Amino acid sequence: MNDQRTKKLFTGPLVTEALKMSLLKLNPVHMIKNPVMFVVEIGTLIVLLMTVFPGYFDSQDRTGFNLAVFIILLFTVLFANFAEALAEGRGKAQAGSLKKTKQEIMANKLLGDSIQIVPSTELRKGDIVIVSQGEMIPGDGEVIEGLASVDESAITGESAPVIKEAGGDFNSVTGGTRVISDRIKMRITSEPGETFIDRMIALVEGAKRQKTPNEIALNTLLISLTIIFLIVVVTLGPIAAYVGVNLEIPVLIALLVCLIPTTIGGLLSAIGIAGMDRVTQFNVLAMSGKAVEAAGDINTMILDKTGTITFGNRMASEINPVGTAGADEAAAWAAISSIHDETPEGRSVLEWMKKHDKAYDASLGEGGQFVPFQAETRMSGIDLADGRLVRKGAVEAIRGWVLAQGGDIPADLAQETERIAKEGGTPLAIAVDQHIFGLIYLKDTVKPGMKERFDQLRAMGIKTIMCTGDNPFTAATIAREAGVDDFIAESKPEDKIAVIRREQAEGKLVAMTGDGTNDAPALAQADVGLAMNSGTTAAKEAANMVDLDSDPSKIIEVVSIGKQLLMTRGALTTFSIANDVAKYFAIIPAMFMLAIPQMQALNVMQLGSPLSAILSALIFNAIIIPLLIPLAMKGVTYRPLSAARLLSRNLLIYGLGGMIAPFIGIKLIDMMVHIWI
Ligand SMILES: Nc1ncnc2c1ncn2[C@@H]1O[C@H](COP(=O)(O)OP(=O)(O)OP(=O)(O)O)[C@@H](O)[C@H]1O
Ligand SMILES: [K+]
Ligand SMILES: [Mg+2]
Repeated sequence: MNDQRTKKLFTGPLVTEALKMSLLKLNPVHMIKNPVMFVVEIGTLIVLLMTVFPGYFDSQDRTGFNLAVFIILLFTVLFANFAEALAEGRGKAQAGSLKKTKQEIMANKLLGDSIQIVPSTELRKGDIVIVSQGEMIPGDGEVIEGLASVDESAITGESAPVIKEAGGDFNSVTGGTRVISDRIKMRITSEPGETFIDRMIALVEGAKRQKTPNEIALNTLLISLTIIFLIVVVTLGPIAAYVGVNLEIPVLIALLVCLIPTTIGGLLSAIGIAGMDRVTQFNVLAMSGKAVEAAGDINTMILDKTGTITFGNRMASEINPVGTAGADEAAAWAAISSIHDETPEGRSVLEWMKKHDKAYDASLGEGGQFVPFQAETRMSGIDLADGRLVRKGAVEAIRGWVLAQGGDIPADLAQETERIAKEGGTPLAIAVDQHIFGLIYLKDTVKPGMKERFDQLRAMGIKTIMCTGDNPFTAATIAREAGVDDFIAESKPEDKIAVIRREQAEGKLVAMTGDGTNDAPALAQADVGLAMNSGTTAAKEAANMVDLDSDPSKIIEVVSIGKQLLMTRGALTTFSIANDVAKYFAIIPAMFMLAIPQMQALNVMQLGSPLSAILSALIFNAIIIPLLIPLAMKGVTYRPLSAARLLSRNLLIYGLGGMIAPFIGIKLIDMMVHIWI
């Protein structure tokens, strides 16, 4: 689907379909949703009636002129419909390619000890299925046993396989992707019709598109302007008649259409749809247009350390004794504490043992009670059958646990911990009852290019805060290496929410990226929550955006697109309203010259004739819509600048440009139109 995403703005089939849709959208039931263009449509109908039944309206015989006005008005409406249809069409094309991945898959459902082959559509939440090498994953779910490499290119467009494994933050799998090695047991987590791909299709098809708050506010402004101009124009006729000037209805309608904000009114919906579309092109799924818009206003960004700023596969690289413990003894207890620890950290300890040919008595774990890792306690381990308690975990957590039992802390623990942490590693202490035996050195690397990206964010005026469960030394090292503005160490899940709430209470909009189940509450609390596709189902469900490439720094692109969306809307509104000035100078003098030919002095723009002046203004008003479609769809160019500088820059380009362009445009059109009139 990636080739679909990068396709050009206007392709043959897309344009044909959009042309057809522009006609269908003339249906008043649809038009009324866009009040500005609805007013234009009504005007079009009135002029049509006057053209077809000229005598009935007792107007002068201007059938040719009226016909021309009718045609231009009709095209004005069609152009607006075309813009919207084109934007929608691009979304539908994406949905089409997604639907291809959503085929019927046969699943090996586990029923007790036997396997039953059922179609994927019959799978329900909670069902357990086995997927082996070469098979498609029949639905969204979590790996509960085993490890496999999975080809997710159907949804991410990324061909490199990803490892999915039970436990930890890499256990979620998506229906429609393929297992390319090994075999997993998984639990289905979504009902039919509610899978990730189903939701993606609904989203890109725009089925659930709702107007965003900013869009509603702008719409209200546009409607108010339309009503004001409607009143002005409707009262103008009688007032002019009172002083003996006869203004004709088609001329008044032309005036009205030129004055109401048709440019932005016609492009507004396309701008919104295209904004969502651009996010999708970056392989990010936004669950609502509102989220994309909020991204444009973000002040603060909260990032998880492990897996977000770093690669996140924390691997044991050293196991060292502390105090009086021996090296083998420390390693053995590290291994025993990890026997049932399915997290990448836990498994890496056992791998380290194998790699270094270290032996340990695994039978010690038999009959013991496994204590899974919890972000809350920051420990994991096992309660042995003989009563001994084995733990590994964050050094502070283990210290507290040992002291609570009346144990002693080895003298060299602090120094050794600091060494590991200052190198950016994560130290895990190993303890049995009240004795600390050693330290595991978990290594992780900062993703490349992070510093540049955080610099960009700073230029946009966005503050970055790294939140980690790790100790302050590790946090400080990684924070420095990655170049974040601030960090919070030893944070528990509720601390992340607290930071977000604190920022929000100051009136700031907060974005957060994360992948773990413990990130889910914070992802939900944030204004923009970007979950990694590699993350857990809980994280993806709580977030309002999912990055299919699992690249948390993608939040920068999302923010740029959000800003671009807001700016595009603002720029085109400014342009649309600034346009009015020139149209005043073209149309109002023409109207009065038509009634009182002696008022030739009013013709400041030196237009050919009153009728050609009106038609020229109307033609300019119509063709500016298709001319701006590329800008509406691609968005105005965004540069990381402060809000104030962006505003003044845009006012200059779109405000001044919007005032000057129509003078030139109308003059040029008039020169051509005047040849006939
Ligand atoms: N399997 C494990 N067993 C014991 N302790 C662990 C395990 N995994 C992590 N820890 C400890 O718990 C701390 C918190 O881990 P967690 O993954 O919850 O961090 P976090 O809040 O997600 O932040 P980040 O992922 O950015 O480090 C880690 O810094 C580490 O000290
Ligand atoms: K207009
Ligand atoms: Mg984490």
